[in-house]
Amino acid sequence: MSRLAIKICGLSTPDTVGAAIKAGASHLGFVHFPKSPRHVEAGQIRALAAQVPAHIDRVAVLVDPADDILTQLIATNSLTALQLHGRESPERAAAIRQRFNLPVWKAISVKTRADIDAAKAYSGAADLLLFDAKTPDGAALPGGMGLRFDWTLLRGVPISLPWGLSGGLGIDNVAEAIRITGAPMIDVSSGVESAPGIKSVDKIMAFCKAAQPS
Ligand SMILES: O=C(O)c1ccccc1NCC(=O)[C@H](O)[C@H](O)COP(=O)(O)O
Repeated sequence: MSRLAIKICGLSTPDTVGAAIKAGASHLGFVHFPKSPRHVEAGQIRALAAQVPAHIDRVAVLVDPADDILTQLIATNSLTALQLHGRESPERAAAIRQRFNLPVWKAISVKTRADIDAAKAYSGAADLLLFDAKTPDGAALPGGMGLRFDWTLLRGVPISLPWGLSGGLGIDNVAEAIRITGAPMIDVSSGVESAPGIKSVDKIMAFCKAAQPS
C-alpha cells in the first residue's frame, strides 16, 4: 500500500513549516490570495521554501490567478505545483499547465454528487483533483474555512486523476474521513490552527499522527 500523502496548507512561518516537515507532511501549501489571513507574498514563499527538503512538494494556492502573478511566483523557483482554487475552467487549467510547466491541481468545490461528476472535465487539463467543501455564496474565501462535505458522496465514484480530500478535516475526524473515502491524499488548513491564519505546531503534529496511526 502506498503512503498517505499529507498536505498542510496555509503555512506562513518558519516554525510551522518546520513542524510540518518533522511531522511527515509530503506537501506544503502556500496561499497567495490577498483576502486570505494566510496570504504570503512571493518573497515569503521563497524564504519559507528554502528550508524545505527537495522531496517535499511546495504548492502555491491561487484563486483565478492572472499570468503576471503566476510569472512572479514561478520566478521564485520554489514551487513544485500550482493549486487552482477559483473558477478556472479546464481550458484555463490546461493553458496554465502548458505555459508554466508545473503540475496543476484543480480544487473541486463539492456540495452534491454532481459536483464530483463534473470534475471529469479536468481529465487531460489538470494533474490532480482536490475535492473540497463548497463555501457559501458570498463567502470571503473559496477554501480554508473548516467546512466539510458529505464524504460518502465519493464512494464508488471512478476518479480518473490522482486526487485528494480537503475541507473541514481535523485531528478528531481525519481517520474517519480516510476510512470512508479511501483518500490517497488529505489536505488541512484551519483544522491545525489556533485562530484563522495562525498555525499550531502542536496541532500539525497531532493531525499527522492521527492521519497515519502506527
Ligand atoms: O486557506 C485559505 O485561506 C484559502 C484561500 C483561498 C483559496 C484557498 C484557500 N485554501 C485552500 C486549501 O487548500 C485549504 O487547505 C482547504 O480549503 C481546506 O481548508 P480547511 O477546511 O480549513 O482545512
